[in-house]
Amino acid sequence: MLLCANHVTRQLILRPSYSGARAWVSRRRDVRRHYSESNGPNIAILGGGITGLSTAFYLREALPSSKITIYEGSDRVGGWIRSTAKGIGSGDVIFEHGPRTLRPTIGLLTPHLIEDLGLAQDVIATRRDAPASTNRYIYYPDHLVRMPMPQAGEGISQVWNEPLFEGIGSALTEWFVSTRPSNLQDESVASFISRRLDRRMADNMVSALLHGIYAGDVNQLSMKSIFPLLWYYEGRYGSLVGSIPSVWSNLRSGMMLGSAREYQSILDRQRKPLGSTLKEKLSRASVYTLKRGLTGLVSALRERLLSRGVTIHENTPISALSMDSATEKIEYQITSAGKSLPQADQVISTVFSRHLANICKDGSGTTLLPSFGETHAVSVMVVNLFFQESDLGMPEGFGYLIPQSIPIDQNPERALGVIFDSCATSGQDSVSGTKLTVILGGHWWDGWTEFPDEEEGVSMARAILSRHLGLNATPTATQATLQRECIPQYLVGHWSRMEKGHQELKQHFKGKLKVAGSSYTGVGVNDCIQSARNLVVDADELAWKDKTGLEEFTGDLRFAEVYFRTRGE
Ligand SMILES: C=Cc1c2[nH]c(c1C)Cc1[nH]c(c(CCC(=O)O)c1C)Cc1[nH]c(c(C)c1CCC(=O)O)Cc1[nH]c(c(C)c1C=C)C2
Repeated sequence: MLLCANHVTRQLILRPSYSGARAWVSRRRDVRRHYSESNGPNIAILGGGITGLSTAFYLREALPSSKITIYEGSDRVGGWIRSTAKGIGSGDVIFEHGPRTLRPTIGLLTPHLIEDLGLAQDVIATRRDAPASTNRYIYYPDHLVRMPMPQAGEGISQVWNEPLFEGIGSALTEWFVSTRPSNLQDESVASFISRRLDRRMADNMVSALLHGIYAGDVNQLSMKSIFPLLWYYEGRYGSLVGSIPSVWSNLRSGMMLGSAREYQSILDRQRKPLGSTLKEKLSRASVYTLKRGLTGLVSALRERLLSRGVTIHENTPISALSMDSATEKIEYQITSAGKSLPQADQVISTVFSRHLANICKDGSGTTLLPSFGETHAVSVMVVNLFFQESDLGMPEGFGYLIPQSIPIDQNPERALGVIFDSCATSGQDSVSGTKLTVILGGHWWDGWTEFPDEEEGVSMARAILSRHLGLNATPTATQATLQRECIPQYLVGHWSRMEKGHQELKQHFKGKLKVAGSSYTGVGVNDCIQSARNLVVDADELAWKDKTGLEEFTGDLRFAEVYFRTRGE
């Protein structure tokens, strides 16, 4: 996926010619408007996180006459995106309590959104050749190991000498490993890597990578949902190495398979190229953020929506949701008041899918959406620390990840990784010093009912920094935030559960209840924005009325042919 995404940014043409993507495009030709200009639908959006806000943003464009209301259960919008400024002396330092950077290569839509909201000037980009991009570390077994950068042609000697890379030689024999049985519908990432390559690679490198994205367990996360292209290649060519000739030949003709999910964002980008300010900033960037943190995106979205007539109700958790079978309108209730709200023609849920399952029940209290009731999400503690000293003797780089193979007695704090923020997002703070983030918990805390408090979180983080980096200085400012159930986990079987969820939504809500967000098609900020756009892309067409948002899970995996070079170039 990442490989595709890297090329997607350079692509010039996207040809929708692969399996479902082609079918989807031809369907779009049959455009019939189903809402008149004066009589727009009444649409309720559950959840005011980044998915809910961006859904409202794209809906407002697609259906200008619709009445859009966002219901957010907490006292603020933004979900787990939250940045705060800590005053230090005459300046301040930005602490991110959740996501902190965005990748321009994955989220093609996000830069456009940022530009549309007038935030281009606020973008701080980290260049691809900066130490924060080139120096990524994994802690194994008792020291930081820098990940070799293939494009620099380096790392061969390191690969032989570091225990972290044990098992990598299995790539040489992968071609001879028999392909998976035809009845195997999904398996864990660890099981796939062990079967095709070597268990040690799963426990070490891959588990670290998954900590950095899902804070999740390599033994439970789904190969089909997380690495769909590799899953597809094994099925199609019998082995990963066996797919190389085809991938190579595609690359030579300037094409590669990309995620069909990104299809709409690529079309949008072709229709309206980025302006020069942002294009220039992002052309050589590996990641970017905003001057005052990612909350800047949330605030700008909120302001824009309010100015365009979208109603936002904070402190308004929805406690029950059902469909009136006679009128096919959706009825919903607020927890606190227990009172009913106006009926909606369409409801778009962007809240955690298990929460949705809990509020959609029949008369006997049984959920109508059992497939969503099974979704698991991990909790993490994000500990921000700021040290006045600029040189604490730490390596320059993005930070490091801690693999699952580190025994728990060497990682009693159950840390997942450390981000060197002052290097990774340099230029954000108005005072000099060193800013770090330690992330604790994730799957290590599965089943826990009690978590460390803020003070304990900070001392655990300091213990890790002392043990791993020899850093014993006293921080000037700290903040620890427990983010409960913040990252949904796509566990083995996610694909088929989502397919069933699609059927359940159809059966009980006839498509009048739709879903988007991190519970379904990707846990990153970019994924959430993309899921919002994909959900509303055909909002003015007749077929939209019946769409659930989970259509991509029906049938086989879908990819699109992404052309990053025109023929003859
Ligand atoms: C705050 C903790 C988070 C952890 N994972 C995520 C968050 C918000 C979600 C996430 N992180 C990354 C991705 C991949 C694609 C993307 O959208 O950027 C997702 C969905 C990658 C990533 N991981 C870390 C950073 C700073 C980034 C972004 C950019 C980059 O790759 O340079 C660091 C990190 N995140 C987590 C841990 C434990 C960790 C440790 C170093 C969990």
